[in-house]
Amino acid sequence: VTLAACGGSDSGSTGGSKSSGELSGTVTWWDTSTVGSEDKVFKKLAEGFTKKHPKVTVKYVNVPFGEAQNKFKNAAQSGSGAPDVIRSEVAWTPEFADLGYLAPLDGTPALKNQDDFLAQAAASTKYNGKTYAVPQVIDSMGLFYNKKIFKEAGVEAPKNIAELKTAAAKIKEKTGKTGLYLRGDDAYWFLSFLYGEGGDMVDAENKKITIDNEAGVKAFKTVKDLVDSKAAITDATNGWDNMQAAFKDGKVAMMINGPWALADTYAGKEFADKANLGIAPVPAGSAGQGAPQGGHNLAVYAGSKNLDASYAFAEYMSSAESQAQVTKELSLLPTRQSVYLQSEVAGNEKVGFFKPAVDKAVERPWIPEGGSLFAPLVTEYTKVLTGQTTPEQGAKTVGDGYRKLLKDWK
Ligand SMILES: C[C@H]1O[C@H](O[C@H]2[C@H](O)[C@@H](O)[C@@H](O[C@H]3[C@H](O)[C@@H](O)[C@@H](O[C@H]4[C@H](O)[C@@H](O)[C@@H](O)O[C@@H]4CO)O[C@@H]3CO)O[C@@H]2CO)[C@H](O)[C@H](O)[C@@H]1N[C@H]1C[C@@H](CO)[C@H](O)[C@@H](O)[C@@H]1O
Repeated sequence: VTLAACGGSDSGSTGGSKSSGELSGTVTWWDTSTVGSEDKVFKKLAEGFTKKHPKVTVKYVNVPFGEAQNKFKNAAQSGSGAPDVIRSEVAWTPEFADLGYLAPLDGTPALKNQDDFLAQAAASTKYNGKTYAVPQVIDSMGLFYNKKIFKEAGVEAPKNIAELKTAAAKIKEKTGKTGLYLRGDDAYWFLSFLYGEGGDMVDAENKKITIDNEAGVKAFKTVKDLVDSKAAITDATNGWDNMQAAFKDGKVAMMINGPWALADTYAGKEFADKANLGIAPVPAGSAGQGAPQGGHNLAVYAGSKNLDASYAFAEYMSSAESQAQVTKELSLLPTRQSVYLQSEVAGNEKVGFFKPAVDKAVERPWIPEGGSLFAPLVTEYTKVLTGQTTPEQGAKTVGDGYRKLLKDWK
């Protein structure tokens, strides 16, 4: 029996808010935002819900991004401990929906003004003709750079891999610092290079595995060369902390990252003067330029005992007003067209950079297995970067892993 059936049956039970129409009861929300930079903004926003609905208690729980997906699946499967609302990363959403763990939102207050959502942000909330979440933030990646180091070395933001290597060599020669920190323990950081060679993980439309085609092998060669040529440094583990530390301390001139890194980056001594941070499109490869699309949605657990308050909470947290507040405090990207038109958002320099990057970001397949493509990829990506396997062998191993995951795909 899928949970959705159970969820539907007891939605009118205790904790609901049938009688007076006034919402009541508790809404537990699992937030995955970064502790120490993003979480306090989202917690404050969530607690603001009770100002509008005094009889509702919001229980804010921060669950680390790396743990939340499985924690939610386990809780939903066992039928105990799942939150009413979860911050569901774009790739988790189709998977949770396919498992029946999410309440369809069609026809509920959660989807008020749904036409205002960016099409590419809404795409990851749709599954089998229904809508299972509301988009909260959308993101892509850019080349973050330290303007002071660039000036000292006399370099400009590189537009392609060749310019990236030239700039890195000049930075090394003139300042002794390394050009790029390339995160090596998270395959999301490989995608811009894969797209740059005209490759992709899969071709979902034609149910084909493409990671091990010529473009895929070329992308692995490109990233390996960046490290071997000393244009970039990398780590096999603890990549986020090492990348942020290296960039914030001015040990490297560049890193590839997204809007979610801004709050933490600005806390670094090199960027106490925010003007010292430059952001450019990720360098193009031999076949073109492209960065991945990421982001997070808000989804309602199918077994929630308080669906009405949960629908209202999801709508409130992704409302134009809430999104404008989050952009103001964290420079994260809204998912509503109308919010980009607000003067304060339109004047936000980092939004001004990332919105065009999002508009041309390479969309991923919103299939239940979409998120599972990263684990097999990161293993080989890290091994290629650290010389433990060749680009050819690495690509082939990932392709074989994908063919096991996506049975009838070629
Ligand atoms: C491996 C994972 O592969 C995929 O994830 C992709 C993801 O699909 C890509 O989109 C991309 O995500 C961007 C993201 O879009 C971007 O916004 C940002 O997120 C910020 C937040 O902004 C910031 O607020 C804060 O939250 O912090 C967030 C993170 O910084 O950066 C993300 C990229 O980091 O890249 C992900 C790959 O990392 C799978 O989906 C799984 O997640 C899988 N992990 C599972 C693995 C299981 C055991 O195998 C383990 O048991 C399970 O529990 C683990 O879940």
